Amino acid sequence: MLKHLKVENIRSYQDLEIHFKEGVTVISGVNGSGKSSLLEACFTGLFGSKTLQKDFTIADIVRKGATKASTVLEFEQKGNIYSMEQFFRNDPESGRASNTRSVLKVNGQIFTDQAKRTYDSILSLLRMDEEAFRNCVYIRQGEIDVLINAKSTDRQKMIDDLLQIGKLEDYRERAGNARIGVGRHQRDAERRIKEVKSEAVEIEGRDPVGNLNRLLTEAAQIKEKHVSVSEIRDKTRSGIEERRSKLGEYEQLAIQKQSIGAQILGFNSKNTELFEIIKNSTSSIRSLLLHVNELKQSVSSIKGQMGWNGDVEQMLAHAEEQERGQRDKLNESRQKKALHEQNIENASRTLQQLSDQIKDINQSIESNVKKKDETTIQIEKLESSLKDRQTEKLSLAGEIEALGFTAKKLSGLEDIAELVQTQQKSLHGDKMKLFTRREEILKQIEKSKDLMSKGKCPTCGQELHGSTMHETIQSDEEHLSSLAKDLAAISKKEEDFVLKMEQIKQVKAVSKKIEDCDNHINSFNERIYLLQKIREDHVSRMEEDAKRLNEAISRRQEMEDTIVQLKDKEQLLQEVLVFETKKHAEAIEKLNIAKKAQQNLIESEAKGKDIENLEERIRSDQEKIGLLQQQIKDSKQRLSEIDEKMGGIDAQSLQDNLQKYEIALKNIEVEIKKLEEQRAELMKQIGMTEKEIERLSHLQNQLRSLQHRSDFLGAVYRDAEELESMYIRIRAELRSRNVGALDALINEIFAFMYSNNAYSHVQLDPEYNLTIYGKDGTPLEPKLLSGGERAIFNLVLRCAIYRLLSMAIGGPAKGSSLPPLIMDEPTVFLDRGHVQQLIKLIDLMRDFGVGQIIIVSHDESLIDSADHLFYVEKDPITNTSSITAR
Ligand SMILES: Nc1ncnc2c1ncn2[C@@H]1O[C@H](COP(=O)(O)OP(=O)(O)OP(=O)(O)O)[C@@H](O)[C@H]1O
Ligand SMILES: [Zn+2]
Repeated sequence: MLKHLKVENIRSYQDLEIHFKEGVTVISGVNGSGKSSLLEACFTGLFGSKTLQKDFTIADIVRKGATKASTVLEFEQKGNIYSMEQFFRNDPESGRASNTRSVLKVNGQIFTDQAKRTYDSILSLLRMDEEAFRNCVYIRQGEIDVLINAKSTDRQKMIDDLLQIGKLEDYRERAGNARIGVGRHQRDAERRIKEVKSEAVEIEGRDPVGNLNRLLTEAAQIKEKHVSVSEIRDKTRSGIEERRSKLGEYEQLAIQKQSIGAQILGFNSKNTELFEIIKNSTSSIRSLLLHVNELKQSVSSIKGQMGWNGDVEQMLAHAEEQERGQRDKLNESRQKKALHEQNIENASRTLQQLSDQIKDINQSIESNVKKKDETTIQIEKLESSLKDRQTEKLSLAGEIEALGFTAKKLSGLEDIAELVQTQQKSLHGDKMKLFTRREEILKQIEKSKDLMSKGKCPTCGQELHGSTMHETIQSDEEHLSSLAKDLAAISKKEEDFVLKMEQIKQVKAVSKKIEDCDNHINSFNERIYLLQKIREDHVSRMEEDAKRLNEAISRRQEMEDTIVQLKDKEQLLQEVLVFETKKHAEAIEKLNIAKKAQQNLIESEAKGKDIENLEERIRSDQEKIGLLQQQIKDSKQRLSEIDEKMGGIDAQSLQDNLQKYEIALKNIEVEIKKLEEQRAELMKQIGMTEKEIERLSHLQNQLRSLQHRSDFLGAVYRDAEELESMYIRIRAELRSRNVGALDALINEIFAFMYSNNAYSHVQLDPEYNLTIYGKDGTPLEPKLLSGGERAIFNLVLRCAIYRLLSMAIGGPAKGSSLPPLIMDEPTVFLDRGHVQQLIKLIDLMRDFGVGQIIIVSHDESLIDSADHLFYVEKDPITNTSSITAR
């Protein structure tokens, strides 16, 4: 029984909570308000995404725009409260959604939260999957005639499943599969037995045991033969060894003999060589003695030449000393001369410097004279300009006096101009006043004249007396002429002032010129003063230069005298130097001769030493010759000993014997090899035969066990066959029982529900084909019925199935034993009368144990007969459904 549904963001619901109760619940509301969505939420709440069909996805169930959704459906079964919670996540942008979590709780405790497990648990709890749920519990909108329209095999499967007969078919299938599997194994075993048997027979046909015995005897014989031949081979080998060692000894002696002979040859050639060397040395000594004599004579002749009686060394030392003294003298006179030359050079340089200096001073004097003259010319020019300006100034002062100003009065010129201007302004004001006054009087006169012509006052109409009016005009005219005089006087004054201003302007211009002249005069005076200073400077420099020039000239004279003296002395020094050079050359000559004598002496001593060495060499070579002759004698002695030994060995016959032995050994070895090959071949054959025997016994073992297996599999096969047929039998039995019962129930309920009078009865045959019979006995297939009739039959069929279920469970009374019945718009095709019958049918179903019936409908009479009523509405603006209990 459904207890409670809580929904968040499913289809048109944002959040919804509804408590279901026992009895008949009707859910009503206008089209599109969210009634079906409520039932679908229950369905999806139970089975999750398995309830989606065709092109419906999870994203379609989740409310548009929502990112997550959930359903919690609580139901009761056999006293336990179960709660199925499904959670969904949705990405509105990508349109991807998924069922992220399914939790099943039992009495508030989490039983499992793993999707596959919750689904399996629901299946085993309800004993139906989503398919069976749709066929039995939940009549979806528009699926009212699903059951009767189904193919008979589908119907059969469905009803079998509901009544749990389907299980038997599963078991039968399992037993059948087992039987087929076992059969396959048994056939395999038989085939193996056949193969093993044929192989064993083949091996036995080759008599492997007899073969093995024969091969073993043969092998023993060959082994014996091998031993005896090996002995002969060993003897032959030692014979060969013996002869080879004798021959080796002989060869060794021959080699020794050869090497001694070679040694003796070597000794002899060395001997000859030594004799030759001695000869050469003797002739060298002779020529050396001749040379020594010559050298000694040369030395004594040099001594005579030098007049020296003593030692040669002392003679050399004396010559060296003489040369050194002479050289010192020469150097001294050279230095003196160099110093003197230096002095002359210095003096000439000084002389040159003085000449340069005189030239410079002369130039300086010349340039100063020139500059002085230039300056004088400039001064003269400036003085003449100055005179011009002064005369100009004088004439300008005259001009000013002519204009009536003195040069002293000029400083107040500005004040005077200002005064004149103010007076001019005030005069102008007076003139303007006089003008207005004249205008007024003129107007007055005109007015008076006008009145006079009219004769009376325009305001009061009084007669005018000509005399007063005349008087007035006359006095006004007098006034006018005096005004004209005043005006003429003012104009005269104004003219005077204009003249005066003109004069002042002229004076100003002239005085500006005078100022310019003064400025020029001042600047000329300044420049003349400066130039005079410069000219003085030039003159004083010229005086200085003249003084310096005199000094330099007297010093140059002095220097020229000094140089003449120095040159005289230089001549003298040159003569001394020539003399000393000659004397030094003589000393060097003598020294060289002395050196030559010394060299000759050293050379003759060295030659004496060479002679001694050569004599020593000759003595040692003679000794070596003696030694060599002794060695030659010894070697000859050893040669004769070896000849004696070699005479005792017959090499030729030894060689012949050795050859014979070697040929024999080769033959023996060939024979041994052959024997070994034969033995190896035999061993191989023995091995193969043993393997064959082994294989045979293995095959016999295998055969025994295969036989056992085949027997066992045969027994299992027969058992499975038996089991399979048993399941078929039981199912057929149960089904025929169900079909009978269902047929009876369908007819019973059909009679109860159907109120027209067209059909007599319904028939359900063992293949679950439904046939409807007319009153006249004509059979009709269900698909030929009208829409309404099909709806009625469907309800009848479902009702019958519920009945049968309730009987299977244990009869009526227990309200909670049967699942609820949920119908979406069942009355669509029904006429009024049949809606009434549906109401009765619902009562009937309640009677036999359907505890909860939930119907979506807007049929008035159904609403009236409801135990509980809900009304669903959808806010058209927010597209959100809500539910209210009535
Ligand atoms: N994923 C969704 N998100 C938002 N709204 C949805 C979604 N799917 C469907 N709807 C809306 O849910 C509304 C309710 O549909 P439902 O089928 O429940 O109506 P109903 O009350 O059964 O109407 P009828 O009487 O016509 O069968 C629809 O009008 C539709 O606009
Ligand atoms: Zn008047």
